[in-house]
Amino acid sequence: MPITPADVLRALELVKLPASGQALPASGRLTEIRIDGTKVMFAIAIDPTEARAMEGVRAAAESAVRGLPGITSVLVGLTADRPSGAAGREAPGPRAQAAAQRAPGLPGVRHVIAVASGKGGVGKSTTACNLAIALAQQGLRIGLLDADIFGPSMPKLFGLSGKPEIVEGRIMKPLEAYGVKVMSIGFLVDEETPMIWRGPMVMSALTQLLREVRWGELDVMVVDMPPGTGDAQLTMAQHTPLAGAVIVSTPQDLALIDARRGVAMFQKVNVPVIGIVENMSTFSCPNCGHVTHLFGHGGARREAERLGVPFLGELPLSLDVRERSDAGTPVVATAPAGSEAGFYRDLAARVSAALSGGDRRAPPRIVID
Ligand SMILES: Nc1ncnc2c1ncn2[C@@H]1O[C@H](COP(=O)(O)OP(=O)(O)OP(=O)(O)O)[C@@H](O)[C@H]1O
Repeated sequence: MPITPADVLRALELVKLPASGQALPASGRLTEIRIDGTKVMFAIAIDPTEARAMEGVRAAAESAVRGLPGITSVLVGLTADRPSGAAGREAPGPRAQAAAQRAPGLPGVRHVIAVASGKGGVGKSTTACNLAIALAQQGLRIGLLDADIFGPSMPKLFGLSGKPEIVEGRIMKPLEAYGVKVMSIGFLVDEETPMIWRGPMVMSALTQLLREVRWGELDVMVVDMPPGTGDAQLTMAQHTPLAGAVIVSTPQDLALIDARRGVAMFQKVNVPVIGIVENMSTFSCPNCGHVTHLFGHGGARREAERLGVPFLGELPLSLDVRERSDAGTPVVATAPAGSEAGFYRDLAARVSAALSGGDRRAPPRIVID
């Protein structure tokens, strides 16, 4: 018989909260329990200040559910993203609010940057992939976290498949291609399985991909954010220790309005905007070389000027970019002599210059005692 949420709740009766001794299901801290065949996922809502104390509860919940017959994988996250009806109905105190404002840094990782877009399909993931490789080509140690959990594209873009190796406990080893360490939810779930995420789950999945992976020492971690500027993206931007964000847009007016929202979102959570990239800006005919401005052109440059953020360059529509992206052979690595590869190298140079220009949001030092 398939496992139901009621079975999961029964198993969780044995897990008690350390302070009150209350059973976890009665505490009101559980988010919706999702069961997908033999996989179970849920999160436990916490106040950010309780993270360390509640780790034991998370681990106990996971092993209690793993003991249910027929269950092959259990993902339990701690989330400080208070869902309505879950933990902490009281207003958070000033200390909790301050802690929530500042995500803890990642030990060993110097800078974390986001590649984001106000809307889908503008080439954000393509940009993140080629930017990460171009940064690695500069001799930097680079990781790429595919946080676009609604539509993970890094396995395809990097031509990677297979499951990450578990190195100890829950800690996974990232896969590697073109000199970049890559982690994606796409490695963990079947491509055909539609994932339906609720707000708190998004954060717990991201937390796992960010913090339960043996990234090792990295100069830069590039995070491919989910497209858009909704609550999930805002929470992610807030809970990831970001040193800066690159916004990708196409030149159409609608995309630019969304890009403006993207800039505003990062500014709201005090993440510096490294700049805006215009993607698919013009079309150059591969036969005659004639350049067509399909969607108008230069809009992102003007928008960047208007918003007072740097403009990082423009990349035309290119058959080579599309074909190589689809084939898992990114253009910057496999066609380094082309103008597209040159564009990504320039972008990488501007990003590293922005990062070395000042540790404006250097991650706080973590002391583990
Ligand atoms: N400069 C370009 N020229 C031609 N095709 C491009 C270019 N940039 C991206 N593409 C193609 O556009 C499509 C969308 O790109 P991509 O997946 O990177 O967008 P995205 O913004 O990350 O989308 P989503 O957010 O929906 O995942 C892909 O097929 C990609 O190969």
